[in-house]
Amino acid sequence: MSLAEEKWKELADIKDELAERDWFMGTSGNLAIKVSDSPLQFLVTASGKDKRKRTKEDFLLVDEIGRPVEETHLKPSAETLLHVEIYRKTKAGCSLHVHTIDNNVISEIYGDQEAVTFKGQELIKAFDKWEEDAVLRIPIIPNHAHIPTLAKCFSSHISEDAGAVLIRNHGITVWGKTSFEAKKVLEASEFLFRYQLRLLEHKPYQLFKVV
Ligand SMILES: CSCCC(=O)C(=O)COP(=O)(O)O
Ligand SMILES: [Zn+2]
Repeated sequence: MSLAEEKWKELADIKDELAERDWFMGTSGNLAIKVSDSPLQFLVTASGKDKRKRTKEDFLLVDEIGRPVEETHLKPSAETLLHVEIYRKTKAGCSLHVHTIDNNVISEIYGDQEAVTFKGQELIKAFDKWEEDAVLRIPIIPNHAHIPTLAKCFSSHISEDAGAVLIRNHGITVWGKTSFEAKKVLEASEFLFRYQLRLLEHKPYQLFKVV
C-alpha cells in the first residue's frame, strides 16, 4: 500500500467514526490529512458529498494552494483554503472540520467576546495543557462568506501544531500533528462545549465568562 493509500484509509476511518456521531449533517464538514511535505500535498474531502457514506470518491489529493493534483471531476472542499493555512504554517498532519449544534450555539453565545475560555476542566489536558488551573482559549471568528477572507482571518489564529478555531454559527476546525491528536482535540472541544451548555442550563440567567 502506498503512503497516499495508507493516509486515505486513515482519514476514511476517522470520517466513519465522526459519521457515527452524526457530525456530518446536510453534507457539512470536511477533513484533510497530509501526504507529503515537499511538495506539500494533502487529501481533502470532496465538496458537497454525504460524508456519512464511504466511497472511492470521498477524497482528492490537492497541492500547496488547494488545487487538485490530478485531473478529476471532483471539487475539493469549499473550505480547502483553511486546511492549506494549517499545513502551510504548522507541522500538523491532520485537520478536521465539523458542524455540531453544540459548537454552533457556543460560537453564538460567546461570539461577541471573540473567544470561549475554559478553566478547571480535566479535558483541557487533551490540548496538552497540564499545568494547575490551565486556561484554554478557543478563538471565535466571523463566518465570512468569502472563503479567502475567512481563511485569512482563520490563519491569524494558527501558531501551534495542534489547535482549534470556532467559526461563528458555522462549525469548528481543529488540527493536530497526527489524526489521533486531531480527533482527540475535536472530541475534547465538543465535550467542553456540551459541558458549558449543560452548566448554563442550570444557571439560565447568567451568560457568564467561564474564567
Ligand atoms: C451544507 S454545509 C455548507 C458548506 C460547509 O460549511 C461545509 O463544511 C462543507 O463544505 P464542503 O465543500 O467541504 O462539502
Ligand atoms: Zn463548514
